[in-house]
Amino acid sequence: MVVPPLLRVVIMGPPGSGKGTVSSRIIKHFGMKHLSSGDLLRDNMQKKTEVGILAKSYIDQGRLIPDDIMTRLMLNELKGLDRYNWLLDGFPRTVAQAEALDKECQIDTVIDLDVPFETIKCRLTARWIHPASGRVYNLEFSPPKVQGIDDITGEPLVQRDDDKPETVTKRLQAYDAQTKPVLEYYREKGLLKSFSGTETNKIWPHIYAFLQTKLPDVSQKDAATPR
Ligand SMILES: Nc1nc2c(ncn2[C@@H]2O[C@H](COP(=O)(O)OP(=O)(O)O)[C@@H](O)[C@H]2O)c(=O)[nH]1
Ligand SMILES: Nc1ncnc2c1ncn2[C@@H]1O[C@H](COP(=O)(O)OP(=O)(O)O)[C@@H](O)[C@H]1O
Repeated sequence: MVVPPLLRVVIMGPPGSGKGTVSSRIIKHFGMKHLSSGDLLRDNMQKKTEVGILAKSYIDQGRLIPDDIMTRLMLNELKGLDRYNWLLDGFPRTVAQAEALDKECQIDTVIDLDVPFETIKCRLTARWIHPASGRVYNLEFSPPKVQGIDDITGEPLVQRDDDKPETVTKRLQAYDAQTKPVLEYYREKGLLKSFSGTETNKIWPHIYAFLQTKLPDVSQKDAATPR
C-alpha cells in the first residue's frame, strides 16, 4: 500500500484575521493536528512556567517573544506530531523562525488570511476565548450560546489582556515590520496561497476547496455546506 506523504500547512495573517476560527474549521473537516503558538504561550502563562512568565512581559506589550525561545518551544512541540498531518498557526512570525522551521521539515503550503487592518481592530475588542481549549468567540460574529460561558465545557470565557486597543495597535505594527517579510519568504518559495476578504464565512469556502485538493473531508456533516 502506498502511504501518501504527510501534509505540513502553515496558516498566517495579522492578529484577528481569523486564524483560530479558520483553523478550527480545518481541523473539523480535514482532521489535521493544530498547533497554535498563542494557545501554547497562554497555556504556559496560565501554568506560570518559566517560558510563560517571560512570554507575558512581551505579550502584554504587544511585542513578539524572542526567536530562540519561540523556536525551541515550537520545534519541541512539533516533534510529538511527527506522524500526523499538521496545521501550524502563529508560527513562524519572523524570517529567522521560518528558516529554523525549514531546517526541521518541509512546508507544503502556507495559507495567508489577507484581511484589512480596519476590519480587524473592531473584531479583537469583541473577542472572548475559552483558555483551556483555545475556542474563540465573538460577541457579534460567533457568540456563545450563553453569554460568558464556553458552549462545550460550561466554563467561563475570558478576554485576552492583549486585545486592549493600544496593545492591538502595537501587535499590528509588529506584524507589518516582522511578519510581512515571512509572507515574502514563502512567496519566493512558491508556497504562499493568499485568501483576501473581510468576512471569514466568505473566505472559508475558498480555503475549503483548496484543501480538498490535498486531503479528504473526514467530517460527518454535509461537505457541500462546510462550516
Ligand atoms: N465580525 C466578524 N468577526 C470575526 C470574523 N471571523 C472571525 N471573527 C472574530 O474575530 C476575532 C478574531 O478571530 P480569530 O480567529 O481569533 O483570529 P486570529 O487572531 O487570527 O487567530 C474572534 O473573536 C472571531 O470570533 C468575521 O468574519 N466577522
Ligand atoms: N511565533 C511567535 N513569535 C513571537 N511571538 C509570538 C509568536 N506567536 C505568538 N507570539 C506572541 O503571542 C501573542 C499572541 O499570539 P496569537 O494568539 O497568535 O495572536 P493572534 O491570534 O491575535 O494573532 C503575540 O502577540 C506575540 O506576542
